Amino acid sequence: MGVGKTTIGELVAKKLYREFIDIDKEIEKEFNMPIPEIFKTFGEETFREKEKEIITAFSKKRLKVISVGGGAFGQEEIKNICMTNGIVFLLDLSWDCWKERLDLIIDNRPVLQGRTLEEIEELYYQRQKIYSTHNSRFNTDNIEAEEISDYIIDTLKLSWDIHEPHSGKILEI
Ligand SMILES: Nc1ncnc2c1ncn2[C@@H]1O[C@H](COP(=O)(O)OP(=O)(O)OP(=O)(O)O)[C@@H](O)[C@H]1O
Ligand SMILES: O=C(O)C1=C[C@@H](O)[C@@H](O)[C@H](O)C1
Ligand SMILES: [Mg+2]
Repeated sequence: MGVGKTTIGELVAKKLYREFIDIDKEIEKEFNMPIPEIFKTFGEETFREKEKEIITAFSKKRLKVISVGGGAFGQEEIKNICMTNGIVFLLDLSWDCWKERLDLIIDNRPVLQGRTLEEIEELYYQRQKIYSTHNSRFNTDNIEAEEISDYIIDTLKLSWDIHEPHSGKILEI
């Protein structure tokens, strides 16, 4: 959560001339309200159902860069859908770097609200398990978003050259 998926996903999409989809923004459009309000009005369970529904729908579309929400991989079905239909990049950030970012993100992340720093740290480590499924991982500690987006593109191009030279298939993300 708050690692930079939206920021970096948008950069990757722009550089690859692909459409960028932010699942949180799509959920907000459906409910016509910001995420903290969705949590307050309908509860987290309803948010998670909608999250699954929207990711399932978008996963069937090709040639897109999709940023999912920080808790999406908590649902096994979402994990499977993403791994089957896409190439999944995990953006990682150490606890020491992430805790420095909390002030910046807490207002829009209801999952963090009302918790002590110790509880947030516990959540951070619990979540490591749900993020262990992916195709490629980047540690983003002290690295600019631009640079991370370039790494991702380089990885995609490398994989494209190795697996499907000249097919363009790797861009089906
Ligand atoms: N590489 C980076 N270095 C420093 N700050 C960053 C970096 N990437 C993103 N940020 C900042 O961190 C905050 C969270 O970024 P962003 O919204 O992209 O995260 P996210 O992973 O999409 O979050 P969520 O899980 O809630 O969807 C933003 O204020 C953004 O500017
Ligand atoms: O990590 C989480 O559980 C969340 C992250 C955000 O992207 C949003 O999807 C929402 O605030 C929940
Ligand atoms: Mg985001």
